[in-house]
Amino acid sequence: MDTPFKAFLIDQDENRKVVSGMTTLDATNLDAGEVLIRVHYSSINYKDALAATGAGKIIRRFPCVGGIDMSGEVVESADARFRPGDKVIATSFDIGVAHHGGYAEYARVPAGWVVPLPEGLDLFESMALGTAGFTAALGVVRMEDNGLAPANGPVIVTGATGGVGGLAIDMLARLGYHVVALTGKEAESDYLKMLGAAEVKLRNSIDLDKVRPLEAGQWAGAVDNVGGQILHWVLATMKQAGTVASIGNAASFNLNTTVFPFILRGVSLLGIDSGYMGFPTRQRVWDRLATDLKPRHLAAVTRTIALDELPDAFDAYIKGAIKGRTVVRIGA
Ligand SMILES: CCC(=O)SCCNC(=O)CCNC(=O)[C@H](O)C(C)(C)COP(=O)(O)OP(=O)(O)OC[C@H]1O[C@@H](n2cnc3c(N)ncnc32)[C@H](O)[C@@H]1OP(=O)(O)O
Ligand SMILES: NC(=O)c1ccc[n+]([C@@H]2O[C@H](COP(=O)([O-])OP(=O)(O)OC[C@H]3O[C@@H](n4cnc5c(N)ncnc54)[C@H](O)[C@@H]3O)[C@@H](O)[C@H]2O)c1
Repeated sequence: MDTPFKAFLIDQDENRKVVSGMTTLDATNLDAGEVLIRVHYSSINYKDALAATGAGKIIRRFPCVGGIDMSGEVVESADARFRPGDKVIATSFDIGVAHHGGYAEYARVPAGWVVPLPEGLDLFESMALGTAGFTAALGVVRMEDNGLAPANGPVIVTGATGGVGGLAIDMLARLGYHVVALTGKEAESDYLKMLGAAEVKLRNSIDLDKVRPLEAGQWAGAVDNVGGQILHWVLATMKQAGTVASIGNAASFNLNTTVFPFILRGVSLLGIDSGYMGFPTRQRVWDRLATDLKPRHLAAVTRTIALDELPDAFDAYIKGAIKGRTVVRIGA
């Protein structure tokens, strides 16, 4: 690994403003870790866009190669669990936040952050899923563990056209749930139905300023990617013993609500953190992503860009103008 390699680096200027762009690194720039990976693919998540643009306080060590996801082949390993040539996935923990991430041709990471590629997924598919797919699946698994089943009633997915949202719709529909997609993008109704939504509900059909503490109960489950007033409305419209997976903050990180859904309907609000999920659960979720949760429309939700195209790719995420998933082709 003596040759210089391309990377997308996020740094701060002298005024502590976030600056980012393509650069060239070499082996001396790699972070500590037991496993050296030749990265084949990465992906773009909302968090990557917050990090690269500085729109969110994501990076905790400057400079940092962006990209919270990577898949590729092991080049060297000082850990007996991995050998050169093994196909692996590495996401979460400090990757792309406080440890050089997946937007580079090479990355060195601790072995504990690496998951063997499960049978049933290839390296491209694993990044079409990426943290978005892992988190959607984790949300489904956590809701199931809390008693959610298709017979309980409909499941609503907010931020439906995004990466987590679209993949959650696909997974839930595959499992037999009646899925309702909540979106502000009427023009994407056919797309959401193609993914498996039984119904598409438009955000402007809800008067978010006039939500009562409890509204008629409609949903047995909910995957919330947006937070704020929408999460308040979701909580107020849950059925008895309903389960909400709180995943995102695309609209707001605030939550102004009441205790009534919890104490009068027994609603559970589950916090979903993909970042620090330990190995047994991490492996279990990836195994399900490769089997019964594997989205049926993964190719249809995914576009691919080259590493050099990254600098222009993030703004659309910040503007909420993105649909589906973006895979970044690196060394494949
Ligand atoms: C894929 C996962 C996702 O997409 S999650 C969604 C994207 N993430 C975000 O939007 C969060 C962005 N972060 C922020 O806005 C800020 O860091 C927030 C959370 C508001 C805290 O900022 P601030 O009030 O300035 O305080 P701080 O940075 O000193 O942190 C306070 C204590 O909290 C901790 N903290 C911070 N970030 C994380 C994190 N990601 N996971 C776990 N802990 C975190 C800090 O270490 C700090 O704790 P301590 O005081 O050092 O003990
Ligand atoms: N908890 C976790 O571990 C975890 C993991 C992955 C993603 N997330 C979070 O989940 C959310 C979705 O992530 P993603 O990668 O799918 O993002 P994305 O950019 O692909 O999708 C975001 C979705 O939210 C919608 N949206 C944006 N602004 C909105 C607004 N103001 N009101 C309503 N909807 C709005 C967009 O139209 C889009 O449908 C993000 O907030 C992300 O930070 C959390």
